[in-house]
Amino acid sequence: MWTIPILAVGLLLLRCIYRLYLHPLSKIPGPKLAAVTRLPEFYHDVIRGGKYLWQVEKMHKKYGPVVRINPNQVHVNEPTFYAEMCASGGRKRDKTLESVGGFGLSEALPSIVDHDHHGRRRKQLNPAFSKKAIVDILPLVQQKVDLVAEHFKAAYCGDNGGVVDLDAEFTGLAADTVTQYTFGKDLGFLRDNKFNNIITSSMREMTNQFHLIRFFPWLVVLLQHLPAICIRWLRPNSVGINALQDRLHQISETKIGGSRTVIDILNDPSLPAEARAPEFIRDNVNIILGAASDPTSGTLLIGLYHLVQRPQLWLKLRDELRGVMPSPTSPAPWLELEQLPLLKAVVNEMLRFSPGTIRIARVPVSETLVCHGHVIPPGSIVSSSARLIHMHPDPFPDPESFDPHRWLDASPEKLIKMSQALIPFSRGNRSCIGHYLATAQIYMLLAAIVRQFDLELYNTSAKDVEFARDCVVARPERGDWSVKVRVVGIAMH
Ligand code: HEM
Repeated sequence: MWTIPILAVGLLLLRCIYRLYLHPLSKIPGPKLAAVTRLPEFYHDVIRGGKYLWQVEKMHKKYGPVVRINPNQVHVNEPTFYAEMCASGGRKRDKTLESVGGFGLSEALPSIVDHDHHGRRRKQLNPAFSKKAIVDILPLVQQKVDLVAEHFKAAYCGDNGGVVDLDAEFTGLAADTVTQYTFGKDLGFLRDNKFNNIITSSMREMTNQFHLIRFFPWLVVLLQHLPAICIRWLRPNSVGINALQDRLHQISETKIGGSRTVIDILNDPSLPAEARAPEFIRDNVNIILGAASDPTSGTLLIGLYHLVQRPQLWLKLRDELRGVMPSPTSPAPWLELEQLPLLKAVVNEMLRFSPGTIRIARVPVSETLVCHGHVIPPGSIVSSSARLIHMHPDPFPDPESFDPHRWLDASPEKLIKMSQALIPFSRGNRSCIGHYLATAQIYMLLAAIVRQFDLELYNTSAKDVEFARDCVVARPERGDWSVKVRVVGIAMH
């Protein structure tokens, strides 16, 4: 009767001894409990809702820049090591289900585990997001930016005290832009004053359940077999986004201003049928819509939260913008905006505070990595968090302070160090495919708002933009980002 429990306890003990003393990562420093079990990670990420990163931060303070944070994973907090971890070219980096299973979309780029499989799929999507492709759709981005500016103007002239909810505006901007680029038609989130933005809400639903699904990937299979009524109850927005895709496929218009849409590129008849598999297209469209809207809008609204509190900087920026935007309503030409030193410094600082920067992991397939004398053998999971690197006092002294001048005043050597440590879009073969689309929107929106409006914060405090949970993207303690501003003036010249 006792044989089975005794055997089970014996096996558990043996596993603990193996993990503590014989495992390839046994020499890496870190808490013993984390070395033998993933329970601490489960507790902080699943039960407490995305809190393990802050435990990891404490571990770094205690054990140094390289720590073992679970039986199979080493976390590194060393800016100069990040490019090694995320290497590019032929240096193979797999992902691991342990970290990406939570997406529940097996064919979506960020959740493909195998290096070569990912490379083939990525090659297919790259042309849609090259710098040239994004330059071709700038009129579309400008059109959406103009709509946001109209809302600011309407708020100033209207009777609600000039208040604008930046989350609704910026998720509307990002979702309408990416939807129109993907399908040739947007869903009019910016035109609908109730801003019923199903793309953002489904992304938030998915990211809120991310850690649970990461620990129990079979829940996705279970979900697929549950009666529709249960799915609608558990994941109402994800059901909505699938229905939305079907609708959008039907109305898809193949040309936007002469450019091909993302759907055209994914579904190019010259590609072999296997490359156009419906699940590949569906999973990637889901991830593109979601990945495009939430981190882009989060970066913009947190950045504006800081910028609005620096009126002198705001006016200096407006002066600089006059050089490329002669009147307050002139279009904001991205390629010229990128050349403006102060604006570039502000955008860099906004990206340093970007919420899309939580723990990511790679598996060096055949290389041994070494960091601060610690050996990380091939096949190990190694992770790093842009949030911690962006707040690292070595490249960024006084890291909590939003200070664009750090980019303007730095010596050439320091600038290299800082640029190396600025990793909002990650690095290497698996870095963000949408970074040109995101930066174009950030530059153009920021320029349009600063050039035209004077703003002050409304009913918003530091708590509303504090990174308190890691749900693939950062989130505040409760709910979603909430930054409101009041339009207090409009520039006349
Ligand atoms: C400021 C805005 C954005 C930030 C901070 C951001 C950040 C990131 C990061 C850090 C990754 C790497 C994730 C990993 O290694 O696991 C990533 C991947 C990705 N991002 Fe973004 N992103 C942004 C905007 C966008 C936009 C506009 C799109 C639209 C196309 C997009 C689509 C993707 C996709 C598809 C991947 C997966 C790439 C791959 O695995 O090959 N992102 N993003």
